[in-house]
Amino acid sequence: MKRTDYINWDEYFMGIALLTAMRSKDPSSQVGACIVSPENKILSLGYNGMPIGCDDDAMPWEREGEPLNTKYMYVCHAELNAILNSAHNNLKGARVYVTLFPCNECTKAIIQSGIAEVVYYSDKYHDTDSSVAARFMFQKAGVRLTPYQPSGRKAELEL
Ligand SMILES: Nc1nc(=O)n([C@H]2C[C@H](O)[C@@H](COP(=O)(O)O)O2)cc1CO
Ligand SMILES: [Zn+2]
Repeated sequence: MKRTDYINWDEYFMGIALLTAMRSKDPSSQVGACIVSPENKILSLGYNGMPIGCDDDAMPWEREGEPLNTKYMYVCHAELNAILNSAHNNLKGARVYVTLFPCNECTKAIIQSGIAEVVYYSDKYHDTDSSVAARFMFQKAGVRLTPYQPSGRKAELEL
């Protein structure tokens, strides 16, 4: 008889998004994104980080201060990285599993790439203008927004 305690698709893909986020150098928010085809094949992964060639140790990671000295001017978001990393894949009808609800800028890229559903874990910036604008665009574009329902299952990896 087959095993019955295997992880389901949502746990699997959100788990991979969470593991991918662990690559982030950001001291405050580590974000991961996992794009999946309608056939449940992984098409791309991304996490928030500095652009290629921009030395992590030479870039600012501050949240506050003079804008040019904050990370916000430079960091590439997990969702955008996942979309850009999938240049040779068609994302039409795909789902993206994100550990944090997308910002308005990534929302534009998600919509333009043809992604049809966003499954999100944290929504800690729900009341910001960026999140409000993101929801407005997703709704207009018919992109489904699905809050991830944590299963409570703990996954321990010996790495
Ligand atoms: N959906 C998102 N995906 C992301 O990759 N990010 C990144 C940008 C920053 O590196 C970090 C947010 O930093 P903080 O404001 O929580 O210290 O997460 C942020 C959001 C929030 O909209
Ligand atoms: Zn973003």
